Amino acid sequence: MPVSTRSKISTENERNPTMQEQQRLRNPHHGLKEKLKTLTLLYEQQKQASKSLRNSNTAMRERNSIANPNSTITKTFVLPQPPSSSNNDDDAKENQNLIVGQDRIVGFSYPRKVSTTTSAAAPVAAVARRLSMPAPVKGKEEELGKCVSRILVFVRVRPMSKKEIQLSSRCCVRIVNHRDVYLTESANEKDYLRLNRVKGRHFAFDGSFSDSATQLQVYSTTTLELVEAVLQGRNGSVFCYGATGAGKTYTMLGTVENPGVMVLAIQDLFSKIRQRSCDGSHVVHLSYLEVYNETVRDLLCPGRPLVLREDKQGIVAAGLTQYRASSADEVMVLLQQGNQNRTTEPTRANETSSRSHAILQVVVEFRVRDAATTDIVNRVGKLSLIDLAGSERALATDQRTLRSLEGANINRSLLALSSCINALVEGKKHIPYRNSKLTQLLKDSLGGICNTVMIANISPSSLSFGETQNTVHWADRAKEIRLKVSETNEDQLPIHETDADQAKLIHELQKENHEIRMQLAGQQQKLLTLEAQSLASHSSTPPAPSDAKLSTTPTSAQPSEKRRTRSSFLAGTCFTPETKKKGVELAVRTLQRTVKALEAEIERMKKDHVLKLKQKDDLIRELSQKCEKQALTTREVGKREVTRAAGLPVNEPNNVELKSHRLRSPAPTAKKRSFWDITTNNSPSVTTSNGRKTRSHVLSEPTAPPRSMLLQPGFARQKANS
Ligand SMILES: Nc1ncnc2c1ncn2[C@@H]1O[C@H](COP(=O)(O)OP(=O)(O)OP(=O)(O)O)[C@@H](O)[C@H]1O
Repeated sequence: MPVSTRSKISTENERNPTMQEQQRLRNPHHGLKEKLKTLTLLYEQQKQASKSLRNSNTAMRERNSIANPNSTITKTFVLPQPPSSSNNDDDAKENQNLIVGQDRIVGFSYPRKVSTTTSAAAPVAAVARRLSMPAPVKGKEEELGKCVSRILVFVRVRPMSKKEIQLSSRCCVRIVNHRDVYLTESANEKDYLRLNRVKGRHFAFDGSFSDSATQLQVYSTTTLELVEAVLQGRNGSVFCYGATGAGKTYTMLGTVENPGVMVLAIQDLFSKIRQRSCDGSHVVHLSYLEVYNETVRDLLCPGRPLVLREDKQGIVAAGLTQYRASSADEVMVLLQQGNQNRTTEPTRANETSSRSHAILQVVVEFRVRDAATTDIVNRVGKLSLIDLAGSERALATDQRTLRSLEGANINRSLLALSSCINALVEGKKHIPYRNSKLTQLLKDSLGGICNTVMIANISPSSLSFGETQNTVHWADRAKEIRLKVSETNEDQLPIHETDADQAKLIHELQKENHEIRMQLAGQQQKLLTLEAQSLASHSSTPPAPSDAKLSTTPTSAQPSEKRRTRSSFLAGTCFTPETKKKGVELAVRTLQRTVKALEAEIERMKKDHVLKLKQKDDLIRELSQKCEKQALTTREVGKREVTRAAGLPVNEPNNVELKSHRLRSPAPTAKKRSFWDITTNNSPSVTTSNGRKTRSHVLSEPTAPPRSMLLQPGFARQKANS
């Protein structure tokens, strides 16, 4: 408890007067020292007491705020401690209280109490949970049957740059509650007129990120749900807007150590696809373009400027290469390649300033079974990730250089963007999309059926206050843009349940995916088919199955006109260097296989031919031998007959031989008689020497068999049997 130091000292003196006297003589400051010591002790005690009191008060207030969440709606805000990297020079204003009206700061007061706002250290995940996809906005449109949503707008403050710190600039941005943004225009100390007229402004967004927010936090709060929606067949776009050097490219692309939204979205997309489809039914196509000085250029395949055209799918860049990507790594390579082709130049505000607007578009195409109709439907989701070039102030001293021309074009397109935002907010019928290439390309994201997220990047430095204020103003305006709720893009494919139909579908899908390869191989295959057919007709054999297959392939490769949807349109123009190479390899392999099959066929036919010729030769040889034998026998019989007629003795064994020969010979029928059969004349019967009656057989000379008969298939067998 507080004790009077004066009384303490006097009691001491009374108790020991001589000692006190002695001490005073020795050291005249002794009393003062003692007094100081006691005072310090007292001060420490008081400090401890007030600290414990403050703690208990805070705990009580927190309990109250949980019980009554509306208690946070207070008109007096105390700004939280500035971020570690922010400038500490403005300590005097650090505890300024902003008296807030409905949405804007209307004045200032100085604090007497300790802050009651939510701790700035609350996890960003809580914000992410709070921010779901835009709920449909009730209003006129809903009455008309149209469901509308709005653009989600986030603000991200980058840390102070070294240059800004060196120039001793102050921090003019405060983020509160991961949602509110306070801008304080700090007057120059020497500007005495404005010193007392320091203005402050308050804005509330769907989410705000301080300079300490990580890339992952930004991604998970802004884009994660869009990726999910794309995998359900919806369109989504994210674009970064802000002044030059405000951190747009850092947010979108990031660095190797801290990858940005584009990289994280691609990685997430592929990991989600992997989880969903084991059969690889998802097809991902990728395109990357830039708008530089009002010309559209392909970043993945640089060449001539592209022309924008409007068709059923919206605005498309004619001739833009659509690469098919099968993994996140493949996309990273393409992204890197595209960024190398992107126009960047050092400017006053940024060492690596992007001088163009870059749009990375990822199209995911897949087939799913509709839960309601059980039909298989084709769905397409499109994600556009846009890194805009930064607006910049043109100084009067600026020369008409390329940089200033670029700057003017950037500003013009951003101005066109703001006019579109204005027209959309005001609900005008005509939206001036055609004023610039950028707005034409953003038409889908701003006024179409799309889930759109805008990230406004700002610098905390008071040196960039004007740009920051401008960015935040447009971001605030963009919040009011109403969009149609993104529906799933799907084509109905009435496919039935049978396995055969499913197999047909798989086959059709494969055909669609390999259309370009088939086109490459088609011409050569046609030639080979013709060759094979001519060979087959020469050899007069029925066409081999391989030939039949060849002849049907080019027709089956023709895309079905009936099923030509957006998907097939994409498949027709998509290829990656990898797939292109694979396609050529496949075509070569197919050709080699075909040539091999043809060679084997020719070889087989040759062998057949040789075998047949050999068989014919054998047959002829055999026949001629038989004929000779027959002729010999006939001559013998003739001789014997003559001998018998002359009354000379006949050699019996010969008769026996003849008899046996006759018995062995098959009874020739009229029809089946062949040229080698013994010709039976209707000659009168002759009585043999043993008294038996027999017909006299006159064996005619054997004639050569006709060639056509020799070629008869059963000829050799019949002959052998006989
Ligand atoms: N959140 C951040 N954390 C750390 N560094 C950042 C952050 N944001 C931006 N930077 C740094 O600030 C500098 C400028 O950023 P960046 O190039 O992304 O600006 P920009 O808005 O894209 O500019 P421009 O429009 O001229 O291309 C870079 O060096 C970048 O690394």
